Amino acid sequence: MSAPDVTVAVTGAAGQIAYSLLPRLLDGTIFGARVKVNLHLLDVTPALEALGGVKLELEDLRLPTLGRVLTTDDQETAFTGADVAVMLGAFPRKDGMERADLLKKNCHIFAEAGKSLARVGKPTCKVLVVGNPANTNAAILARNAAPTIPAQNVTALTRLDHNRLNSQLALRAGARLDDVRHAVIWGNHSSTQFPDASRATIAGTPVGEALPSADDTAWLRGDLIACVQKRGAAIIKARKLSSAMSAAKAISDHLHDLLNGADDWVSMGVASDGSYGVQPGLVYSFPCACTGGGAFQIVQGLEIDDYSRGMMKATEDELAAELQDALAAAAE
Ligand SMILES: NC(=O)c1ccc[n+]([C@@H]2O[C@H](COP(=O)([O-])OP(=O)(O)OC[C@H]3O[C@@H](n4cnc5c(N)ncnc54)[C@H](O)[C@@H]3O)[C@@H](O)[C@H]2O)c1
Ligand SMILES: O=C(O)CC[C@H](O)C(=O)O
Repeated sequence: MSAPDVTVAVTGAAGQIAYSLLPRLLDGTIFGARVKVNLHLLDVTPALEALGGVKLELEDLRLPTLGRVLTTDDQETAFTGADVAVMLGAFPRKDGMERADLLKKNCHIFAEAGKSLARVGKPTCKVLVVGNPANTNAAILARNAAPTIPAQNVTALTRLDHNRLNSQLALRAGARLDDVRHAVIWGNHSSTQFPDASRATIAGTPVGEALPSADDTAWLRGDLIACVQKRGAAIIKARKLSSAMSAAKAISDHLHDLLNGADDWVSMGVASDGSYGVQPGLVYSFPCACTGGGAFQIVQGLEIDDYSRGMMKATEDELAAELQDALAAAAE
């Protein structure tokens, strides 16, 4: 019996993240080695020639998982029949650009995408927003995609921040990455995010015992947080381009865990249901338990000390302000 196929829409498919992501969508890790992946690749009209070249390369990969490849500049064509939509299509921040400039430029794209999904999307479609500002773009998309697409089907990528935090902890402890658990990101995919290692364990040992020196304690609340918060900016400064290889890996991890389940908490930007006092309507990164098939729960019952409460509130306040600005800009 042949395995069912899956259809994945990728917007901004001629861009740099897509170039690293597309082979990952076909390597069997996310959808299974025997599942054919149909690709609906969307980009703006001037990028269609380059997108045609991407299609040629996809064929040249000679991967048995490659199904039908459609290239288009029409959103509704791209979203029709999609089981998963990966929203990369947006302008990335360049060195010297503020996030506010990005918000004004990109929020219309996500409002329009939401409207298209509301018209032609499958109600089961899982939408992952990557284009920045990712959380707020996801909130705008979700508002416009309702009621066809339920808000819990729309997530924003904070897995790159999660991976950055976990990698830094493993490097500091000289541990294997698989041994680091329960380190998570709260809030916005921005420099106000709260990379929280307070509940992390390393090979089953609480992080405070695994990293016991006074230097380590200072690092956990100081340089570690700053490093993860500012990592995206550091990459833009060095590459003059925003992260792409690591973003594609994080997208692959996010989709894998959302669709197949995960044995550790993962960080995802999800519609707040008021958990931990976070304002509903915001897309906020929480520790999430993924159980497969797109289902997840926000991890409940974690004790929040005063320091953490302050960090969580600061990033919530930024998200609330961003959403107001985006709603105002989208209405212009
Ligand atoms: N959330 C994260 O962790 C994270 C990490 C890295 C990058 N990003 C963001 O992802 C986005 C994509 O990054 P990139 O490096 O691939 O950028 P890129 O400029 O290389 O590619 C973006 C592509 O989107 C296309 N595009 C622009 N407007 C579009 C529209 N309306 N519809 C369809 N396509 C459109 C462009 O033509 C381009 O091909 C950026 O916003 C970037 O800031 C997010
Ligand atoms: O624009 C930014 O500040 C971040 C770019 C990208 O989202 C990243 O985290 O690497």
